[in-house]
Amino acid sequence: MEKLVSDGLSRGSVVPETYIFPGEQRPNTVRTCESIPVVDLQGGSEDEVVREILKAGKEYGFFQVINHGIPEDLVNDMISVAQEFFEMPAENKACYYSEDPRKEPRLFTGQGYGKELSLYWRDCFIISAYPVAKFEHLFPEKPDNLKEIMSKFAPEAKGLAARLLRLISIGLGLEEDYLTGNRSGGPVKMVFNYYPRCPDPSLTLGLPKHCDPNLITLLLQGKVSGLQVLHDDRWVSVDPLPNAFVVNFGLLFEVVTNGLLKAVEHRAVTNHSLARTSIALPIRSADALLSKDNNPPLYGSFLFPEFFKIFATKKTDDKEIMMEDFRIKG
Ligand SMILES: O=C(O)CCC(=O)C(=O)O
Ligand SMILES: [Fe+2]
Repeated sequence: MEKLVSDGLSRGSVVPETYIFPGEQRPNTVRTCESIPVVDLQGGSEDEVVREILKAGKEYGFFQVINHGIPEDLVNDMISVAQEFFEMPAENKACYYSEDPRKEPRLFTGQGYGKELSLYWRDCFIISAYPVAKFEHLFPEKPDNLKEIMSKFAPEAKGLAARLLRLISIGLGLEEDYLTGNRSGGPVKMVFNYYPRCPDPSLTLGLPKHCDPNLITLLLQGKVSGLQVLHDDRWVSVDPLPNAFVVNFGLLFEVVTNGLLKAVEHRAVTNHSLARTSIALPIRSADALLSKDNNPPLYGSFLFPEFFKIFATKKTDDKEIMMEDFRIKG
């Protein structure tokens, strides 16, 4: 358990060698004069909201969604209790710690990819959360109210994901339930990320540059900034907004839309004075998906489990290399 960043390293005053990223990957300049688009779900007619989502998706691959209807107290409680989970004494978390990716729920840390294998300044807890009735027996008993808050939060978040997928389907000219139902209706996991305070954020990364393999990801990032999105070859910081979810398109969505809505690279930087907790909800697909435009197909057809198996073995942050096995070579 001393392996967890939250259980020791963050209390030290130097960054251990294994966590130092090579120079070219370290966080450097960030564009602060710009931010990713904000979509107000109550800010106009359905057509207007659909247009804004599609525009944000095409330009940035990311947007923040506000006025989504999930109560602010519930969202704040979810982040706070997730942070409390990581900040519990080691003995309360030990039963979840595992280095076996098949174990669930699972608490783990470090882990690197890329040739250099620098370790991430992040602890992570992954748990299936929805449908609640199927998984609640796995929800941690401690902190005391975690079970209750997760049980309320997971269906709300799943509902928001379904609402967004419906709007996106409309925007793409598909039937409105094209992306919901069987195509995204499987169980939903919650990924709790914890980035403890770091003695020198200029040397470390909580998460290095990556694309998500999902259809879409919903992310709560609490009040501490740290998420950065690659836009026009520069990193843009995603400023936390009260009661907002960050939404981004994953690699699977890029395939489904034949490259129209792109999976954009992002990363998480660390913070010198504050720990940061984020919660990701990867919305995946249980079904085969086919793109429906008139352009020549860029990708072959495949089932999600097949895609994810290959994705998980690719030790790279390079999107082109990651997708090469799925691309139709012309
Ligand atoms: O913590 C964050 O802001 C980013 C998390 C993320 O990118 C992920 O979980 O895939
Ligand atoms: Fe991500």
